[in-house]
Amino acid sequence: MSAPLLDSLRERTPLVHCVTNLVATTFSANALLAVGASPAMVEDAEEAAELAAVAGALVVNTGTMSRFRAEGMHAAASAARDAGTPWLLDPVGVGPLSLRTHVASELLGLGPTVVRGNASEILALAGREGGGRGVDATVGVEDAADAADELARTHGTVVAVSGVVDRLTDGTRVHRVGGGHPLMGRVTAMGCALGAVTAAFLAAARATGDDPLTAAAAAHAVVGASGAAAGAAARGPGSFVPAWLDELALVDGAAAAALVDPA
Ligand SMILES: Nc1ncnc2c1ncn2[C@@H]1O[C@H](COP(=O)(O)OP(=O)(O)O)[C@@H](O)[C@H]1O
Ligand SMILES: Cc1ncsc1CCOP(=O)(O)O
Ligand SMILES: [Mg+2]
Repeated sequence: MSAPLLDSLRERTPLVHCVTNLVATTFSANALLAVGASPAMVEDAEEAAELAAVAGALVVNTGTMSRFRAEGMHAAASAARDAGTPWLLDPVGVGPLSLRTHVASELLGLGPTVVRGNASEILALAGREGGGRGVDATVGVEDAADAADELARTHGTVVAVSGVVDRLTDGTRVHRVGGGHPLMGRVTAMGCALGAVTAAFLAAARATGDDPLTAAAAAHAVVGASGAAAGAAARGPGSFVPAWLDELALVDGAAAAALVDPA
């Protein structure tokens, strides 16, 4: 499914509304442009509600939380829900920090199409001990498998857990996605960019009729394939970033789809 979805995305250049964090803003916008989408970073509550209603998809990311941003997140997610705009929750840093943990739990109640995070964040969102340290995971993807399945079933959402091998579930089916490169853990906002790209695939899937699990797996495969190619070419974290953006613009959807294991 990855080839037609990526083609559809590139043909349609979907508008992806991001309420994201201060660290990830430019990198997520560049990742969206590279993959073929059109980013808009809008966080004021009034504007966020307007945009989420008409965007192709929305991503809400809790990475730099504030009460002001929380208002924009609620407004955007509520408007997306009411308008039928697919939206993705990236619960960055949830667990060790209280305001964002509370806000993410409220956002979860607004019915995200996809929840995407690292293993510690997914464990914490499910109310379990996740052991997160700041925004980084301290446990592996498979440690969060039960929590991910439970979240997916309870909230009727797709849960994507990233790590060395990503694991995605809709509560019934499980897809694992390989590829990637260790350098992806050595640059900031890589997971945030993955969330933004996944939202772009959700927008594309509205046109192709693909389900959210298929769309999310295709996005993870495209990010994994471009990460592997960029990692092979880079000297370190600094040269990895531009190489990854280049690969994201060049990646072939059909080749990337081979990374998806629909176990
Ligand atoms: N050691 C690794 N090997 C391969 N891919 C990785 C590795 N670490 C991270 N990735 C990839 O980087 C992206 C971001 O994942 P991750 O680092 O878990 O997110 P976050 O930044 O939210 O913690 C995902 O596509 C994931 O597959
Ligand atoms: C370092 C940092 N601090 C607050 S948000 C952020 C970026 C986190 O990005 P990612 O979750 O993609 O690693
Ligand atoms: Mg993250």
